[in-house]
Amino acid sequence: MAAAGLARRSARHKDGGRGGAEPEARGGGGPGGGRRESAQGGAGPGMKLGRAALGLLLLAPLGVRAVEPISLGLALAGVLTGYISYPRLYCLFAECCGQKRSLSREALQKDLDSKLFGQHLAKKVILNAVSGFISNPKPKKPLTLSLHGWTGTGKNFVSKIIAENIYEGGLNSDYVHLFVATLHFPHASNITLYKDQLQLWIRGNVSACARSIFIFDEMDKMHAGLIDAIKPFLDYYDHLDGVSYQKAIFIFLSNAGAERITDVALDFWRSGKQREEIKLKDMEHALSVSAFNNRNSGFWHSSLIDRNLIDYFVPFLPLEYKHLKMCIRVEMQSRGYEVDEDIVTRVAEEMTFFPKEERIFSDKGCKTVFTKLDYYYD
Ligand SMILES: Nc1ncnc2c1ncn2[C@@H]1O[C@H](COP(=O)(O)OP(=O)(O)OP(=O)(O)O)[C@@H](O)[C@H]1O
Repeated sequence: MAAAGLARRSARHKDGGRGGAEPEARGGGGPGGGRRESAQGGAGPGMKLGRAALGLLLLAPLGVRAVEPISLGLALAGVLTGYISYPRLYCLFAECCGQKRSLSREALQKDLDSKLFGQHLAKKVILNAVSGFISNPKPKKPLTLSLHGWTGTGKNFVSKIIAENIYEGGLNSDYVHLFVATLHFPHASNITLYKDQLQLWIRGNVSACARSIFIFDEMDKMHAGLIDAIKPFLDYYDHLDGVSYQKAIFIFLSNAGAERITDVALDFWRSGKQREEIKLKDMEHALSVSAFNNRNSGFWHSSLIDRNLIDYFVPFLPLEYKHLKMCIRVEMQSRGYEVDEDIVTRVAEEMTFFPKEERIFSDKGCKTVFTKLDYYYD
């Protein structure tokens, strides 16, 4: 995953397993970090091109990423044999900007169907939005998705699935950038600085790779107004200072609106309807309104919302007991164990549920089921 903030690899995704900030940046600091370079010509702050050899950039096809010595050797060998002029061949050896393999709607659908539980709305919206956007050669604006829902319901997980379906490196790709509000933008007093740095970071990385992905986690902890700094990049401009942002993807993750989503899910449950009957229209508008009006949403009075620059508000429903069991089974299998239904039930029953009387939804989603499983397998 590309880095943001103080560190090159600072914001390991929750599923990436690593965490913490390292005071290092490739070619300079990102938001919250030090050195800035001109975004023009592809050298943005902390940009992944920082270590790239200029010569190779001139020789290689568009969007070649930072190179290690071995890739450089291969590339030069390629030049000598005349093959390097074929981008596809080059991209066999190094991750390239744009998708390594073209995104397959079927593969994305398969991933969502097999891995993401209890989120029929999110699945549908994300599948159509992402595959439609990627297959459009001339999008008019970048794709912006705002994912909302209770903790542990799969928002980060889905970002990971999207990233993996576009870049082989997934969240570790040099073209995928994760910002975590409390890590990268901790101090309200630095908001002006953060705005500048955020703009530079995005401009620099999009100059280097138009198909860059930016994920903003903990939007509800983002200082009000900060996100508006990126408004021009999300708008319908062909170019801004010579850079086109139209192929980029922006994903915002937030717990804001979770109560509203839960209320709808609860109403359906109480009236004996299937949750799969919940329609996007039952909540999409309410979500955008609640994000706009909630001081702690990161989108409070945001021009991103009142200018309609968020393409989709995607609700993540609270997870039920049966979904927890599905998460536990998958985890057991991924650890190489036979699924033991007795343990599955015991772990699921250790979780806490709300509302108090009915105990329908897990208050931590599928989060923590994994650590609870450790208790049974040491
Ligand atoms: N709907 C789901 N289907 C399958 N697995 C899930 C689902 N929701 C969560 N998980 C599992 O739980 C882990 C934690 O979920 P995730 O980090 O995506 O939650 P989140 O919605 O981003 O939470 P938060 O709002 O606290 O950041 C995931 O990595 C995944 O393994």
